[in-house]
Amino acid sequence: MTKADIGLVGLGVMGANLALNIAENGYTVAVNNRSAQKIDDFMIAAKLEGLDGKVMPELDLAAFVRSVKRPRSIIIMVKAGRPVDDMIELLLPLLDKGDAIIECGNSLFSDTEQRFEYLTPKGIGYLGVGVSGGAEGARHGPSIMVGGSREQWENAAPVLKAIAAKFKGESCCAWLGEGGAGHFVKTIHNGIEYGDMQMIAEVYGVMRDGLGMDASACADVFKRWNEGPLNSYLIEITGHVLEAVDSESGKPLVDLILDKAGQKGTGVWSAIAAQELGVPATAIEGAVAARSISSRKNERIAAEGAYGKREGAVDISLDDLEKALLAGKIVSYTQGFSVIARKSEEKGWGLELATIAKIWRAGCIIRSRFLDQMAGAFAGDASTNLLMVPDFVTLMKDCHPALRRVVAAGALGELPLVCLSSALSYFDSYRQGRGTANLIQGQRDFFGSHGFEIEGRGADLHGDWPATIAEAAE
Ligand SMILES: NC(=O)C1=CN([C@@H]2O[C@H](COP(=O)(O)OP(=O)(O)OC[C@H]3O[C@@H](n4cnc5c(N)ncnc54)[C@H](OP(=O)(O)O)[C@@H]3O)[C@@H](O)[C@H]2O)C=CC1
Ligand SMILES: O=C(CO)[C@H](O)[C@H](O)COP(=O)(O)O
Repeated sequence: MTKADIGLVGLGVMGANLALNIAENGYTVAVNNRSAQKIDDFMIAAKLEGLDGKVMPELDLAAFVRSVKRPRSIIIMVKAGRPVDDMIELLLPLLDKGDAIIECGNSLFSDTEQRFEYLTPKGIGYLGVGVSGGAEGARHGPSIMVGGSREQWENAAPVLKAIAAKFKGESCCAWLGEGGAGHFVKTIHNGIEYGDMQMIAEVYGVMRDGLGMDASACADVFKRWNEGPLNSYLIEITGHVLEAVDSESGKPLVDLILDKAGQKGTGVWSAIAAQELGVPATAIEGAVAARSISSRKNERIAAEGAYGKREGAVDISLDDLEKALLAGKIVSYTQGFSVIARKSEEKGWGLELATIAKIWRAGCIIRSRFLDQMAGAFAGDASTNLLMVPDFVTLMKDCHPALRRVVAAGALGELPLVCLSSALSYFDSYRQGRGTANLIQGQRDFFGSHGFEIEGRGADLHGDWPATIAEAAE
């Protein structure tokens, strides 16, 4: 019997599309799914696309594994977390030494590292791979962030590079580093995605509630912006989401969708990673917090009752909103890349920021014109903080006054701008040669003898503070 070049288990949104993508690229792919219905649905889709000759469906997991060429490469594309571990346990007795698992879900990087440690002594290779691009990307070319051993990467590279998106002919798939590097980078990609989406939503809020624009007028603005420096997948789909009309009511669909954002974990993981590393990532943190606030709909309604409903127009131009979004994005990407750089130092991954920016230029959810500029900036100096790259200094100088006006208008107009205002505060803190932490150091020393530094006099100095508050008050 002919054997498949590769196996894929998990025919959900991503797995089914990845399998079709693999088949379209000339590889024979064996497929399996826990529930039979998804296999049937998948085969109908494969037939419709004329790809059924390249796919081998197997409901029985053992038969599925046997149908793949040895040494086997098995892609797991199931729900992240426990299902991945369960699937590994099911596969383990069916695999032979030298076979490899390529796990492509949104896994926590430390889980990936544990799975790697668990499988390596058993002679099973393991790659932790971040895939971005949603259903369309998975089908026609996602961005693929690979972590794990170089040897395993070399085995998997031909298929992964072939199915990835291409930017000017270059594959948007790269081996980034050992262990959990691929999944860590994918996590921060998603954190940046959260920031982009939240800042877009905040700007939409200013248009809707502060400028009185309807969904269709907002859609036109996003479409126009997509022709300029903000050109990106998320700006493009925002235009489409805003112009969609609900067929039942004839109203803009966006006006009917409940204002509660879901989240599956990668944004929170990004914020935790940033905090643990001591790298400020206020835009990502703000975006995660904003989703959490959004989910508390009943509390928000009650608070609106207590404080009164905001109303009235704000005085801000669409040009300022466009530039504010650009400035916020620059800050957010600066923070995201700084988190990646710091984690790479800690783990000794040797991550190349230019490579990461390059493989995000096409296929993934955060793809944008802007990333090509960033790839260029990082190629010039791997340790660069984007806010200090001359091209970005020029851009920020041009855009931050607009961000300031938008945040000020939002504050006075009672419009929430959690992410944009966090980005602005970060920028203002970052560029402030003399900050206010001297006072914090004084307070810390006052109550806990934690010490402070005075230039020219040394560190770990102490103030001659009164011993008690009562004494201080005398
Ligand atoms: N959707 C997206 O845009 C993206 C998703 N991802 C990530 O890819 C992964 C898959 O996502 P997606 O395709 O959207 O998910 P779906 O919800 O569409 O599909 C989930 C798949 O996981 C399987 N599954 C769930 N639990 C188990 C289990 N315990 N044992 C075996 N199989 C199980 C399901 O099988 P069954 O049919 O039997 O329920 C199904 O095939 C996730 O990690 C997700 O975070 C990554 C990038 C983008
Ligand atoms: O990885 C993705 C895109 O890159 C997924 O779409 C992910 O599910 C998005 O995260 P969340 O569901 O938390 O919004």
